[in-house]
Amino acid sequence: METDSVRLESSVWLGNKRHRALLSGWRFSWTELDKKNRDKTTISVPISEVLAVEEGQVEIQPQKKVNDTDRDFTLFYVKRSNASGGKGPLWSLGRSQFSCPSRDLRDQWVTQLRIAFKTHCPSRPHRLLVFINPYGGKKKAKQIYHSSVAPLFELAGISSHVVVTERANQARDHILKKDLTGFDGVICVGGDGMFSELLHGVIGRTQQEAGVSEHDPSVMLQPCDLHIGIIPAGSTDCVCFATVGVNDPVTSALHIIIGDSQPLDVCSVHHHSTLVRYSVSLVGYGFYGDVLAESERHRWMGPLRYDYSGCLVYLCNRSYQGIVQYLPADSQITSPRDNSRCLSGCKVCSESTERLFPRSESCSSLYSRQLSQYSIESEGEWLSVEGRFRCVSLTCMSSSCPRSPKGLSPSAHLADGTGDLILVRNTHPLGFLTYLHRHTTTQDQFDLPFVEVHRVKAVRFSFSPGEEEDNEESQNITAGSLGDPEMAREGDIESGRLGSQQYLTGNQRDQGMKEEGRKKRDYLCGLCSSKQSAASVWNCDGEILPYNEILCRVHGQLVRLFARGIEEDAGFRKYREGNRNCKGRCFLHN
Ligand SMILES: CCCCCCCCCCCCC/C=C/[C@@H](O)[C@H](COP(=O)(O)O)NC(=O)CCCCCCCCCCCCCCC
Ligand SMILES: Nc1ncnc2c1ncn2[C@@H]1O[C@H](COP(=O)(O)OP(=O)(O)O)[C@@H](O)[C@H]1O
Ligand SMILES: [Ca+2]
Repeated sequence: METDSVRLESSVWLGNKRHRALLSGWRFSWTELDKKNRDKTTISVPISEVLAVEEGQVEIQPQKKVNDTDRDFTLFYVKRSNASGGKGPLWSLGRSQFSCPSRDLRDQWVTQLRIAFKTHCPSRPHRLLVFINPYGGKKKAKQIYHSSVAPLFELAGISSHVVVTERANQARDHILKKDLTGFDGVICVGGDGMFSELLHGVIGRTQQEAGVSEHDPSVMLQPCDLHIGIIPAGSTDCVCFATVGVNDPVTSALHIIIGDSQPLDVCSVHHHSTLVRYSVSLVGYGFYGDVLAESERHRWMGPLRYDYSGCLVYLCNRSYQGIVQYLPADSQITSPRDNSRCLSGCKVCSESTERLFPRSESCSSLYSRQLSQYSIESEGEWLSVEGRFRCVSLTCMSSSCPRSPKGLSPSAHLADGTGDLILVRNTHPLGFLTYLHRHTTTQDQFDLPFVEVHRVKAVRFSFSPGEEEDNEESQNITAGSLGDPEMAREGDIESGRLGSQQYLTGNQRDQGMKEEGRKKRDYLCGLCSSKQSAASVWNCDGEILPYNEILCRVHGQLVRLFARGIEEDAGFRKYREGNRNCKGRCFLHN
């Protein structure tokens, strides 16, 4: 039972209206009173969502202004935006100015409120390491951070060390190598690619410190304590959208400030006995691999490059031969087609915590289990599917994003220790278009005869014997015809996807655009000509993998984000669904 240690009640004024303010049960509420002292409306804020209490009349936007009157105090808190009648996941900064009958009472309110949120919210971050990718998305990351996020951090008393990146993988290397003492979390201002850098840094560092080999697919990786925060400023912003419910910098900053914590499943991708990368959203072969490879040529378009490349690749009508093996998840309780949604406080995910990290197991036996001869083969029976596929996708979460608000697998869970494997077999172009289009409607994208979906713990992809050689070769042909021929080489794992030189200057861009126009026709023919012989490439959270034959394993709740999952009530859901034809952007803040 919670101790109700802090309690205070008094009458206060908000503007010219008299209220009764009450701090009790870790909530602060104020009730408007009418002339006969009867209660009118009440606003109640949980202490866990109070950001700061300041003396006087204080404003922080557009810039900080303090009018230090001695009977006033200003409360800053999380306010849920009321989108068309329903309360959705979009948050903003709430601010209320209270006038007390005396200075003494004002001081009591300020002291008691501060004590309340300090004692009740011990997991709030105090010091953060922030990485800004100035080139991500629409290239507005610096502006977003300085105008919308930094003032909130300052208000909440969070000190931040900011690094504006100058090259790809700088953030990852910083986390892997530099002293991180004193930091309560790492934050990226950018897209899924920047998040991926932080993910690799945090997981890699935790394993180094624990002496665990990341290369062995059967090893139990050490869960990471350092929290990751995402301020969305990228192109797809899938990880932010799927863990918060909206891609809005202020909402994300508020989740960081109040120290929300959302565990997340992570998939490790291996080639033979080598770790290739980690993924949280999409490991995709075929369509999504081709779209990514193609989109790299059009980076100058910004976020639109994916739609443009998606259309080009769709017109190529490709499919690819392969063998997909998978290890089904144990659970008979959940299924990718059970129509459930992983929302904030998800029961399936919290019950998984016990299964993934049994409390009865002592630390030493957990450690010896990590080092013992655990084998991925002994986890159950592998099933196999061979054929020609339009796409093969594995996702550890729904992968919802503004382009597809319900995502690749709408009923996937953020932290249940499983992933969803989606196999889309070769079909006629209209069938595949129907599949893609259903990502943007309420219709079930799995209810199509050429689509199957499985909840899995691991996946292996290979070619039929005799096909490997052709496909290793054709991988280069594919990458060559879709984008930079260098792209699919092994060394790229270390050098990263983007050298800064790959962001084009204005002149280069104009020249590029003219060239694009001239060559468009020939190019489309060239793009599609390797249709039957070529292999595709794997898209791993927006990175092209240098290998086609891979093994993926899901690690339950390996990292933690400053988020709480999607908060959605029925009103908001109705609003969202009513607007589903507006390409998903309509209910977003920005
Ligand atoms: C007809 C409408 C079709 C809409 C289909 C939407 C499916 C969207 C699923 C998105 C899954 C996203 C998984 C996340 C991936 C990101 O990690 C990753 C990196 O993001 P970053 O650049 O921000 O760092 N992003 C991606 O790899 C981008 C994948 C996006 C694929 C979108 C494809 C749009 C396709 C449009 C096809 C239209 C065909 C129309 C023909 C007439
Ligand atoms: N200063 C930089 N120069 C070039 N590339 C960078 C830089 N900082 C980060 N990157 C890389 O840019 C890629 C894309 O960044 P991201 O922020 O995800 O934007 P987007 O969503 O538009 O792809 C990431 O893979 C990241 O490694
Ligand atoms: Ca999952």
